Amino acid sequence: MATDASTTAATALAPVDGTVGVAKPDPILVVDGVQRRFGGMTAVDVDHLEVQRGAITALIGPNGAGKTTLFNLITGFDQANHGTWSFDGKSIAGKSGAAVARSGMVRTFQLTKALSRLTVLQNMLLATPNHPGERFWLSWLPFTWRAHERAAEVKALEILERFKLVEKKDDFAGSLSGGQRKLLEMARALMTDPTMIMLDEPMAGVNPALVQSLLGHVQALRDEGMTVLFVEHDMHAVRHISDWVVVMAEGRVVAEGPPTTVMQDQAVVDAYLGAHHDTDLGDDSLLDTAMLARLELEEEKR
Ligand SMILES: Nc1ncnc2c1ncn2[C@@H]1O[C@H](COP(=O)(O)OP(=O)(O)OP(=O)(O)O)[C@@H](O)[C@H]1O
Repeated sequence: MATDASTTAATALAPVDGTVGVAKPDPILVVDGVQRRFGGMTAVDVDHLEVQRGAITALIGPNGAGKTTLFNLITGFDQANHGTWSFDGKSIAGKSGAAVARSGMVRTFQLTKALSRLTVLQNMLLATPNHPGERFWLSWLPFTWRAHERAAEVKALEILERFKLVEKKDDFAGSLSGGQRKLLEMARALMTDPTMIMLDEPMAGVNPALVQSLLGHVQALRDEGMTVLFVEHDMHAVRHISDWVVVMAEGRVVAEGPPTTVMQDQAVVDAYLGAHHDTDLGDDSLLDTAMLARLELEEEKR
């Protein structure tokens, strides 16, 4: 059954037409004229994109479409050649990853080798913002940071409880299953109390049995008022939880709209067919007769 928040997000977006770059009723993220080139290749070239506050927006597209590069730019982990972007009404263009996170937009990171050798709880505590020990004058007051550490640990355990990882708190993060790692990545991000969370392929490497629970967690974030933007290749997941879908191909946004309509959009089908024929765009969108005939024709030509 649809929750109040999913209904609210869907209702807010219902009157918005699916034109590329269309204005949203309450955008939290606005991207303008962003370009990123690597040598002679333009990896990202987005004219205008708005992300609706309080909604789940999926960013999809074939391999090499520029999704991760756009994520990196927005979250301060790469530098654009051109363009501006603002979060919650304030420009964050050119800001560092740490500054972007402090402004309320956090992204998940895949567990690196180094993080895998830490326990689940240590991973959570590393994500704690504004540790007083980092501030010179407070670092002289051990009781200040001890109180801070205790509060951080209480918070970490609460979040781990929510993600059903609390029993694993002393296990090495590297020993977790694919799905549990994804949960830990999400849990870490929540340590900073974000307004907007950016998830990089939250379903990648996740056992099908855990997918449903992961999707539920993503929806719960939205239902608590957070804005979610996620990059994902699993089209069933995209269809299932997104309020809005943005499609990139060759660095540009080629389509956007509600999941049910956007995945049948010709530009979307073309973008995927151009890159990988075997992509399942979720359920039946590729299964109509015309599309099957087209696939067969392309197959014959190869
Ligand atoms: N640091 C880099 N140096 C050179 N080229 C890069 C760099 N990062 C990305 N690219 C190129 O930019 C293009 C966009 O890559 P990007 O990783 O953003 O695509 P993507 O849509 O996230 O793909 P995938 O779904 O496979 O992760 C690709 O052609 C990629 O090879």
